Amino acid sequence: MHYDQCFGCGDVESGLHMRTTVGEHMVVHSRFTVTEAHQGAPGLAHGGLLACAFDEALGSTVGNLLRKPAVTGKLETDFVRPVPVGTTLYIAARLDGVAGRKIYVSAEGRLGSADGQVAVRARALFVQVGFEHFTTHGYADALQRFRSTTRESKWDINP
Ligand SMILES: CCCCCCCC/C=C\CCCCCCCC(=O)SCCNC(=O)CCNC(=O)[C@H](O)C(C)(C)COP(=O)(O)OP(=O)(O)OC[C@H]1O[C@@H](n2cnc3c(N)ncnc32)[C@H](O)[C@@H]1OP(=O)(O)O
Repeated sequence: MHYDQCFGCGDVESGLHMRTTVGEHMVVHSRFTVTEAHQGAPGLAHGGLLACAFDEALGSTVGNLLRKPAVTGKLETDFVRPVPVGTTLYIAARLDGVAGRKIYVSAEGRLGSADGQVAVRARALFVQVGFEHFTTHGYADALQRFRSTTRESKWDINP
């Protein structure tokens, strides 16, 4: 379940335009192509944008595999190789465990292909929330906005 105005996966012009697929062994695959709009140093991706891409990939993993509303409580990233403009990062994410409302996920991003060199690793704790989280803290009509723009039906399960 998602939202077309989401910076990570929505249709906003300046967004990341990420798409997610659930593959074998419950691994969730996402791709993020670094453009000139994502630069930090000349010709290189900004680390914060990469962290955002992993927040999206990991949040989508929670959404795809558990189908429960949850928000990021903690996100850790290891930047192990620079990611040049024009590179597509292939992100593979996994659900590591669930303890009550706490959901643990991790991912690694590889340069240029699914078996390329690892450039970024990330781990996150998502916390399951009720729908009132969105209506209380976000827009009061958040649920209608989710429903009217969701692209859940476009998610591919085990293609
Ligand atoms: C029709 C509607 C459907 C909606 C469905 C949506 C599905 C989504 C699907 C697809 C997603 C796509 C991708 C999205 C990607 C982007 C996601 C984001 O960017 S989310 C925005 C950024 N994050 C926030 O804004 C959170 C702000 N923080 C909070 O609201 C609260 O702090 C919250 C909810 C995280 C926790 O607050 P508490 O009061 O509910 O719960 P407490 O008791 O504090 O925590 C619960 C447990 O979690 C641990 N915890 C919480 N935060 C922690 C932290 N930072 N580090 C370690 N542990 C933490 C606590 O210690 C506690 O653990 P113990 O149960 O006691 O063992």
